[in-house]
Amino acid sequence: MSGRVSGLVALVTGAASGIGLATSRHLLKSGAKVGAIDISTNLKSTCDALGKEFGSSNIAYLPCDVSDDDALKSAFKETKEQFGSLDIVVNNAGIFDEDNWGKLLKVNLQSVISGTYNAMELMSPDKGGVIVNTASVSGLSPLPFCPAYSASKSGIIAFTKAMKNNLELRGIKIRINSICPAGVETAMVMNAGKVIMSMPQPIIAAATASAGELMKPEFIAEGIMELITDASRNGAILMIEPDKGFTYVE
Ligand SMILES: NC(=O)C1=CN([C@@H]2O[C@H](COP(=O)(O)OP(=O)(O)OC[C@H]3O[C@@H](n4cnc5c(N)ncnc54)[C@H](O)[C@@H]3O)[C@@H](O)[C@H]2O)C=CC1
Ligand SMILES: CCCCC/C=C\C=C\C(=O)C/C=C\C/C=C\CCCC(=O)O
Repeated sequence: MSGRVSGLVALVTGAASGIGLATSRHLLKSGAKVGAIDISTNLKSTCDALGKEFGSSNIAYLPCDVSDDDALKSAFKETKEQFGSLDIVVNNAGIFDEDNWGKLLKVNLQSVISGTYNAMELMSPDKGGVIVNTASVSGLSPLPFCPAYSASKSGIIAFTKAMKNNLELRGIKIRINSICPAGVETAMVMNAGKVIMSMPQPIIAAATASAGELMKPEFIAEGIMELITDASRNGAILMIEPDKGFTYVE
């Protein structure tokens, strides 16, 4: 799968808000059909609004907790059943909740791994497909104010790199890439700000020191689209920062 996404079928997790919503909009605007997965009650109104703008037959409303493997598998199957194929998967849903680190690992890392295996099962062996996993700069340079979150994102990067080689060695025509943004202006960051301010003072100071200008979710969606459409990108880790823009890292 390469080049244009028009007529292709995509699935996006965390589609009700932030980066997932911006990516779903980008895909729909480019002519793809989108299976929109999220746990949020906002998903219905989001899908209704996207349906009005891009055509209700182009968006599938799939409420689902990505940390529930069976529910996630059903939502993947539903997308293929509704639209006839599965070509693009963006494993993007995530939470920032150090106090509930067990849940965090399930949502941020386990769901990316199970989403990748679901994609491998459902994508066409002939046509192939492309997977993009949302990590973070914290997966490249772990941050002291979010150790479990950083570990989940490092795990996504390691999994993406290893799975790229696994797929290649097995001759499976699926590309897999990961995106690593710094701070993005979304609900996650707005909520995390309050939590960080209740941490010990030296941690607050470290967090404040690493906080840069926040990027728009649409800018990150452009990076995800680049990883989807550029057929030369496989096993790519794309870091996105406000000052430096897009940088591919080893
Ligand atoms: N905002 C930021 O600064 C950055 C965010 N990221 C990552 O980007 C991804 C998207 O986050 P944002 O758009 O920033 O946040 P967001 O909070 O706006 O969107 C996250 C979406 O995931 C959904 N979600 C959470 N738990 C879920 C579950 N169990 N099942 C299904 N859906 C669930 C939420 O309902 C929400 O709609 C996350 O993986 C996050 O870690 C990465 C780097 C920077
Ligand atoms: C200080 C406010 C940080 C709020 C953090 C909340 C969620 C962040 C999720 C991320 O994945 C992003 C992680 C860190 C972003 C903040 C700054 C990193 C800048 C470092 C860099 O550009 O290299």
